[in-house]
Amino acid sequence: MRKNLPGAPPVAIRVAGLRVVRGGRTIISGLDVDVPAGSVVGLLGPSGSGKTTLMRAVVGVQDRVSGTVEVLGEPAGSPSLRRRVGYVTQDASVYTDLTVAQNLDYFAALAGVPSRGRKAAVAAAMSDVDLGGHEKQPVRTLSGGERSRVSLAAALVADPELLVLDEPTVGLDPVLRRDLWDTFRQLAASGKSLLVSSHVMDEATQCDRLLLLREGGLVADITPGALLEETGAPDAERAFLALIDAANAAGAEPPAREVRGRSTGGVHEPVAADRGPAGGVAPGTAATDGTREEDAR
Ligand SMILES: Nc1ncnc2c1ncn2[C@@H]1O[C@H](COP(=O)(O)OP(=O)(O)OP(=O)(O)O)[C@@H](O)[C@H]1O
Repeated sequence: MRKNLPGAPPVAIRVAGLRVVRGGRTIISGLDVDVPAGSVVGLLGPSGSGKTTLMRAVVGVQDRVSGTVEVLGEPAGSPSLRRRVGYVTQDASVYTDLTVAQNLDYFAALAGVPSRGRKAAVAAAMSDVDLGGHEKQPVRTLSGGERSRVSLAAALVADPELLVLDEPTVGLDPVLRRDLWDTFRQLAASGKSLLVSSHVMDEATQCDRLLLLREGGLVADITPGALLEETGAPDAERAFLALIDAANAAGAEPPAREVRGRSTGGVHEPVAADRGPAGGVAPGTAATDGTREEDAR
C-alpha cells in the first residue's frame, strides 16, 4: 500500500484508476483523485454524474469496483475503518421506531464505542447537529430535516476521522444549513477530513477544495477562489455552469467511459481516453475484480 510521501500533505482518500460498473453500465472510468486530510472537499456535479457512486466506493459498499481506493491509508471497506469513517447517505438511514438517543447509542455500539463512553458520545453528536431536547423522541415523529440530522449524528457519534456526507443539507432551512457548515468547518479545523456532495452552490464556497464530476470523469479539482478566477464568473453557481457547459461542449461525443480528467489542481479539459482502468486491480483495491454478481443497487 502506498504511504504519503515524506513532506507531502497527508491524504485522506486516494483514488487511482477507479472504474465502477452499475447495472451493466460503466459509471466511473479511470478516475484519479486525492482528497487532502483535514479539509472540507466538496463533490459537485450534475445529477447522475457519479457523486454517490464515488462515495459508495470510498466507504467500501459499492460492488463492481476496480482500481485503487485507499482511505486513511487502508483499502476502502477494511473492517479497521469502521470506526474511522462516518457515512451519511442521501436518505435518512436510522430506525424510525427507536428514539433519537437509542439510535445514536446503537450506532455508537456498532462502531465500537465502549459502553462507558457512549452517553457522552451521544450527547456530543446530538449537540453537533442541534438536536438537544429530542433525545427521547421516536424518530418516526421527527420532521424530515430532523431525521436527516439524526442520520448525520449517527455518523458523528463514533468521532470518525473521515466523514463522507451525501447531500447532508437537503431539506434543511438556511439557518440549520449555515450551522451545519459551521460544524463541518470546526470538524476540519480539528483535523478531520470531510467529503461532502452538494447541489447548493453557495455551500461550495465554504469548501477548501472542489471536485467537479461530469459523466463519471473529473472536470475540475480546484479551490473555490480559483474556480471563480479561472471562469471569470461572478458567483459559484455561474462558475459551475460555465465549467459544465465547457465540458459538455468539449466532450459531447464520447460517452462517460471515454471521458476522464487529470487530478492535479485546476480546471481540466476532459480528454478522450480509450484505455481501460489504470493499473488494473492494484493491491489495496476497494473491492472486486468484476467477477461478482452485478450490483443491483
Ligand atoms: N443500481 C444502479 N443500477 C444502474 N445504474 C445506476 C444504479 N445506481 C445508479 N446508477 C446510475 O449511475 C449514474 C450515477 O449515479 P449517482 O447516484 O452516482 O449520481 P449522482 O451524481 O450522485 O446523482 P444525484 O446528484 O442525482 O444524486 C446515474 O446515471 C445512475 O442512473
